[in-house]
Amino acid sequence: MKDVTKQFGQKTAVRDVTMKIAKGSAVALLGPNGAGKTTSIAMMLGLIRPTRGVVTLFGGDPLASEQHAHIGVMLQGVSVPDRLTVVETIQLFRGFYKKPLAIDRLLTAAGLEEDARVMANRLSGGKMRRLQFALALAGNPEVLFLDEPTVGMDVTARRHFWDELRRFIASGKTLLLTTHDLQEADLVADRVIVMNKGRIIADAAPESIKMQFAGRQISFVAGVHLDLQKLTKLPDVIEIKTAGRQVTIRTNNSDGLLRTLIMEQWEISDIQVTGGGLEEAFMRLTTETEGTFV
Ligand SMILES: Nc1ncnc2c1ncn2[C@@H]1O[C@H](COP(=O)(O)OP(=O)(O)OP(=O)(O)O)[C@@H](O)[C@H]1O
Repeated sequence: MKDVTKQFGQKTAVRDVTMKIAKGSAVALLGPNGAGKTTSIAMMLGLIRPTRGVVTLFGGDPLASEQHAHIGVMLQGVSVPDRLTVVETIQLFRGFYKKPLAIDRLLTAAGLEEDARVMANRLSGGKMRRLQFALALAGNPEVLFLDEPTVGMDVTARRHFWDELRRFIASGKTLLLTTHDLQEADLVADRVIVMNKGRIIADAAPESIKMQFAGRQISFVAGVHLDLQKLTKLPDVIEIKTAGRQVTIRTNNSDGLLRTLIMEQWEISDIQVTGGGLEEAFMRLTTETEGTFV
């Protein structure tokens, strides 16, 4: 996408967005509701046209049908054809492609082996999502576009789904997904793009986003005489949270702060140092920061 803006009447859904997704990368497109993620994907697929700017897919027009043989797509709110079983639906989609994946492989990828003969439109929400994943994989695509794929899936189905996705990425293929499951996004993505109000506000490896925005946490149990006011004044302390005697400090210099706490013989025990997660970084980025990190 190059300098892409999309307006729906007065509403600007995507504002001056530029991003290039390289072959073999696994990108998580994150952002709060209404950030412009689905609109961006729809433009990448040629389903809607940008108001301004240029979108290309495999270097060409996203609408060109030859591009579609190499992509798999899972969108939100899409239904499947009526009066077909799960296996018939998958067969139908396999028929659209020159070199489809084997039916058994697709049933396994979706974890729907036992539901093969069930009518597709009777599936539960989570299983319907799994069927749509099988349909996205049917043509053995080079690129997968998945818009909130795990909505409705239970814990086991999610785990199976992320395992399948990791296998897909490990084979050198390209993934672009949107999700609100930040823990999992962190595990599969090698690049995270965060959108807010139609703009890209961060674009980096998950590690560097976490480092920059989540920082680190030192937590410990405070002794009865520990002076919290004095603790707030120590260098490198960004924020302190307490729950009873349990204290958690957010810091960008955990080594330095830990050294200070020990050298100055602060009354603390059960010390733990942890890295902040993507969720914390995401919250900070989308609610607190005005600037961008690209
Ligand atoms: N067809 C449309 N007509 C008018 N406004 C639209 C249309 N499609 C999207 N919008 C608006 O554009 C903005 C971006 O929507 P979009 O669906 O891209 O967000 P999103 O990041 O995918 O959100 P979510 O996480 O809720 O799926 C929202 O304010 C939405 O209401």
